[in-house]
Amino acid sequence: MHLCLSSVHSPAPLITCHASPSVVRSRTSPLSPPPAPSPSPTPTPPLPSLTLNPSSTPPSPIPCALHCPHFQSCSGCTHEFNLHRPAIVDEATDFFKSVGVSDFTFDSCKLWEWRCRAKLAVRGSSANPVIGLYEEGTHNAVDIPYCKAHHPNINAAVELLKEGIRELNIEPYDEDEGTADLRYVQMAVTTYNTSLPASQRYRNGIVQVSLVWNSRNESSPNAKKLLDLANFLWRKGGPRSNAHLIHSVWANFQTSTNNIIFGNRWRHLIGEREFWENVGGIDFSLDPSSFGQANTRAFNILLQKLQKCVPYGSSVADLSVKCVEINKESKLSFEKTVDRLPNFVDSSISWHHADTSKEPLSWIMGSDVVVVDPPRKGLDPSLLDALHNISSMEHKAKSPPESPTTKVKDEKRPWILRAREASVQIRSKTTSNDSKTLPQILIYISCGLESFKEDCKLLLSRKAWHLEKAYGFNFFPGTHSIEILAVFKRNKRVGLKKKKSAKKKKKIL
Ligand SMILES: C[S@@+](CC[C@H](N)C(=O)[O-])C[C@H]1O[C@@H](n2cnc3c(N)ncnc32)[C@H](O)[C@@H]1O
Repeated sequence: MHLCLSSVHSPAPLITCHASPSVVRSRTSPLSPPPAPSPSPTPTPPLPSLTLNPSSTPPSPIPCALHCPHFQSCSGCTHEFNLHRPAIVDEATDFFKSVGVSDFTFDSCKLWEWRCRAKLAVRGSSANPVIGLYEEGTHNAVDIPYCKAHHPNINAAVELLKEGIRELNIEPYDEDEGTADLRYVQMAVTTYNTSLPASQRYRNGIVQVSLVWNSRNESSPNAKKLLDLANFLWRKGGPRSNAHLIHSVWANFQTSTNNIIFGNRWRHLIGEREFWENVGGIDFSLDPSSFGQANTRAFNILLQKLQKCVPYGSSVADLSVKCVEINKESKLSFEKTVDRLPNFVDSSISWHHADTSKEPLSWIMGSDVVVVDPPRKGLDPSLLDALHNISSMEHKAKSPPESPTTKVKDEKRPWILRAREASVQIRSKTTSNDSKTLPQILIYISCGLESFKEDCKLLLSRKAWHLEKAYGFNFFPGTHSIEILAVFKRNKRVGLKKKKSAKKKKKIL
């Protein structure tokens, strides 16, 4: 969960689709992270040795429809029509109306070729590799050439990878036996290329390829094949090739037989080590192991809205940003990102390796604005509990403080001590953090409407907060998921009777 504030410029173009057939053909069970999309407005760059089934790009009589030949088999997209406005937007509109926000808006962006980050299973055989998502409800991987959701260079890099697998006799993973070489691949596109005009950067994005290799490390018997494959990708797709589409190649070593995609060991193999993107008006660095938004264009639009929700004035003039993250690998990316912040950003910025479900108050107190962006399952009950009971903290904060952040010397709890050791404090020009400050604004970013509704009802139930604004964004066209940005403001203190644990309440709601 991140706590952060961002400054944002340069609006991205919005796509609006007006013709919307009433037909809705959707599969019943929406799947996790979603792909989608269709006829691209600009030509797709040539793909390496791909045979295209002509029926995969029919002329489209229905605007905003998916038109994907893989729709029935691939689990990525769950909705074929009305990509610009999935039916869930009506559900969200009704919900927000019921909690007092009648002007919920929904922004769309790219409907096709929006996915800049994909994790794909590698199965089949070395002669006939299959790289794609699972068929719904199974572990059968489905080939998805010309996926309509992927950035075109992800599709091109997948085809190049298949060529390498065939040429070098790489064995795709056998899930039943737990044997062979290549298990998964993660493809992440960076569109950061300041030598190109801004209008050409997206289309010319290049791909960081992370190969999930079935060995403990780089000295295992099949490691030579891994290096050969990395070199093949670089030779055929690197900056000196005809079609420059590869940014870099990494290896992740994973031998576990569970369903977890990545192991803990990463190695940079070839190409640029640093991966930069520009979103929300700032350059940020991203490690292959870190969470990254798949739809960077739509995220940019969300950040523009978010910026407007953070009040300028006393609390923001001395911007204090506290980023809390459970994944310790993201520390380096954080440091690089902060190094590139423009000098006019006068701020105290810190990064903390911590689990916000433990001692959540220590992360909430001392900030005017709290931004939470939890995984799809929603906020951890203990953090929710702390936010929910915030009014009862007010009188404690006013009396001589016993807040967690003030008990620095006496602290004995190992996880807090570990978190402190792992923290980075950067550019503390202004030390504005008053550990007694309680947040006045809570900005909640959510990719799971169901869990958000539960958390929202709980936050509103004790009248510590009210919901002021809510926006929706089309982060996952072709699926039943949208991204929500909700702004809560803290109410003046109310009676503190009837304390009830959020954990218990969450179960009831
Ligand atoms: C949906 S992502 C959002 C990340 C960030 N806001 C962004 O847009 O790139 C959720 C993040 O929360 C982190 N996370 C999950 N559980 C956490 C916890 N208990 N404490 C701290 N961070 C957590 C994950 O590692 C992940 O980076």
